[in-house]
Amino acid sequence: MTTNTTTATRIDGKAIAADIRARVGRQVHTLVSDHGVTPGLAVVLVGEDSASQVYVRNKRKQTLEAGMQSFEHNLDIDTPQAELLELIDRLNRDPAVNGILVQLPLPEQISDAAVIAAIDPDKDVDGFHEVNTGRLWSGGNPPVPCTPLGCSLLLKHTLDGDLAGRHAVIVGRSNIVGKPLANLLLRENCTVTIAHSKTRDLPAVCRQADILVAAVGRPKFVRGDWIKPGAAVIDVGINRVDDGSEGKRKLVGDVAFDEAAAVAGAITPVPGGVGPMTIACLLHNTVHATCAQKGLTVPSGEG
Ligand SMILES: Nc1nc(=O)c2c([nH]1)NC[C@@H]1CN(c3ccc(C(=O)N[C@@H](CCC(=O)O)C(=O)O)cc3)C=[N+]21
Repeated sequence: MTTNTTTATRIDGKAIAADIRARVGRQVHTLVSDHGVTPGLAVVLVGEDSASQVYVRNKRKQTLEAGMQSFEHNLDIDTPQAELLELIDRLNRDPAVNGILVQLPLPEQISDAAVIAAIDPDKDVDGFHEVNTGRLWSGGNPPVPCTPLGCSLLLKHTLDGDLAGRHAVIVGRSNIVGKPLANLLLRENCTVTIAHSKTRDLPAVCRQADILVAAVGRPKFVRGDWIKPGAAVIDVGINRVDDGSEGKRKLVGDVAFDEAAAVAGAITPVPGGVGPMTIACLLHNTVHATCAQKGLTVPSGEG
């Protein structure tokens, strides 16, 4: 007898992200040919965190593939805050730069909040500036943080746009994922619960979820028996762990994938789930920011 207990559909974030990037590429093509505008994205990395460098490399490659300009600034780990703020000021005033992303977390001598506050909200393609979070929670249409935007697009794709009335449980309350995602799912008329490390009987809360999102940063934290049969599971975790063979490292999510896939209706893998969507949404946000800055309508990008 073969034992294949997997029932869940694998949500192919890699393929969905590739479709989004192709559309962005067509939008950029229209902006260049009809308006002489090439969107530019500046990425600032402070220090040499090796995991961060993988994202920065992927971002650069995909930015260029979409036909945009990529401006990279690699600063020394000891860079004083004032120097970073000066760079941001220059990028804010540079007309070739339409989007600015400062990779987080920053080294301890630099305040994340001070840096985010210094970015021109119109160029804030991460959607982290208070003006943009305020607009999001007031029902406006600002740039939305890329990872939660990617999660909501994966869910709409998986559930055929039919999110209304479903109970979404988000485990994690960060400004980067949990809080903005709660807003996006509320807009889709989900009933939203934000759970976290102090939640009582977290497994029981998770078992109520039609949509379960894990964004806690702890490898395989969410177990199979926390999942309601048939639920859609989105795994935001990107944890590098020992794979048991000679110090090699592999990527695992915040969900124990094999256990969860035996119960869930659909689930994102790690890698190949949320990660590629984050970058695709960054490129999407950069096109939208560019058009807003130039007073242009966003091209449809239909093929
Ligand atoms: N200001 C800021 N904005 C961010 O959006 C931001 C940040 N700082 N700091 C770091 C985190 C992390 N992040 C990822 C993006 C893509 C992948 C990604 O493409 N992952 C691939 C695999 C990559 C690999 O193999 O290492 C995947 O999951 O399939 C991962 C992680 C964006 N972040």
